[in-house]
Order: sequence, then structure tokens, then C-alpha cells
Amino acid sequence: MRVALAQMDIKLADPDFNFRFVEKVIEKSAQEGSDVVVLPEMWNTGYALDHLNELADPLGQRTKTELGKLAKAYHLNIVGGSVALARDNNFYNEMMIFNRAGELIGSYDKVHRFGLMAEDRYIMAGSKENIFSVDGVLSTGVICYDIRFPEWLRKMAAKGAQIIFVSAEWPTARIKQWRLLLQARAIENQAFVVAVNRVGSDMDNEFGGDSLIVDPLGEIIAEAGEEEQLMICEFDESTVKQVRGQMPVFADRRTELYY
Ligand SMILES: NC(=O)CCC(=O)C(=O)O
Repeated sequence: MRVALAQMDIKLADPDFNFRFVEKVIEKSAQEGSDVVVLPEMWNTGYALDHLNELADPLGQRTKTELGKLAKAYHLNIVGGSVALARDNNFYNEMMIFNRAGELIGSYDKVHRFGLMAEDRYIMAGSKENIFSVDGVLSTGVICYDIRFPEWLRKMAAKGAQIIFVSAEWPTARIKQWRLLLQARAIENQAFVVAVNRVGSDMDNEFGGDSLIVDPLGEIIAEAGEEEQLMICEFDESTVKQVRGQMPVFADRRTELYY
């Protein structure tokens, strides 16, 4: 699978600018022969939480239309990072996933709200898991702070997810933890982790990129720097079966003892 990770800067509170940028990134990903492009967290608005009334995408209509159109036009899968979305008088931090036909095949509201960036005051938490297929490979997608909750990712890996996509706005200050958490999630779930972080800054934080792809043994097979870049990397997803076959971690679990 050839994946394109859009490690982009996000213009705070400027959805028009960000949509135009994402369109170019997707076009470039297609030109580079990517099977799937992955976007960062809250890429339409950044953390402009005070202004979600004006900025959040009503029912995600714009995101659905534009990303769906691009997926179809360029015939590639899109793991749409997440956008600020308005629904039923609430705001959500929502990921949408599109297949090569441009169909919306999944959506996911961030389950764990990150209080240090005020999500608990502005965003409604989701409560549903996220499992979808990318060209036949069962996958899951989670959002940023979610990676600190191994039980949550495990649930989806135990249901067969072989690739864990992660979209983030993870500050530079904790980038070492980002790397370690992603490697740990890959090892314990014997899965590929494809994680995209943003670069740039907003009023409160600097974001250091360091988007990573980690293999099911925890080895980092691709890593981006601190600058804006489209990182493209190819991996063989059948490694997951091999690794799971060699060490039967899932079969050896003693779930009756855990809670
Ligand atoms: N946007 C986020 O969820 C940030 C999570 C984070 O920074 C962390 O340390 O966890």
C-alpha cells in the first residue's frame, strides 16, 4: 500500500484557504501514485474553538462534497483527518473516510476530548468505534489524544484492524511521547500505524510534525521532519499476518482477568 501523509500547516480559522490547500495535496498524492492520502486533525479550522459557530462545517456537507469529489476524480482513498463539524447544536471533531469511488465509507467522532486544548468545553465526544476497509485491508482511524488510550485501539485491532490511521495536532512540547505512544500501539496491536501530525503554530501551541509510519514490530519505517511536506511511503500490509502468526498475542489474551 502506498500512503501519502499530508503533514501540512493549517491556517487558523480559514476553511477556504485550508480546503484549497488540501485539494492541491490530494492532487499531488494522486500524481505520485498513492493508494490513500491521510490528513491531519481539524484541518479545516485549526483549534479556533471560540469561533466554531461561524466556522464549523454544518453537517460536514462541504467536507463530504469536496473530499468525495476529489477521491472520485483522482481514484484514491482518503482518510480525511478530521474537521470541525456542526450537528444538532453541537460541535464535533470528526474523521470521514472515502473510497476510490468517492463514497463516504465511514465517519468517526473523536472519543477522548483533550482538556489541555479546551476540547471538553467546546466539542462533544463521540462514542462509536471506527472500522473501515482500504482496498480490502481492515483499518481503524483515531484522532490525536485517542492514542493515549490503548484499550480503545485494542478493541478495534481485536476486531481485525491491521492499519491504525492517526490524525493529530500534537504539540512539539510532547513530541517524544507521540513517538513512543505510536510505537507502543503498533507493537501491542501488531499493526501498522500511519500517523499524521501538523506543523506550524497557533496562539497556544507549536506543532512539530514528526509524522510517522511504524511497522507491526514497532520499527519506524518513515518519518517526516518539522517542515510542511507530503511524505509518501509504501509498505506491505501482509507483514501484519506474518507478525500475528509468529506471536499469537491476540489468542493469548486473558480478557476475563482484565476488568
Ligand atoms: N489535539 C490533541 O488531542 C493533542 C493531544 C496531546 O497533545 C497529548 O499530549 O495527548
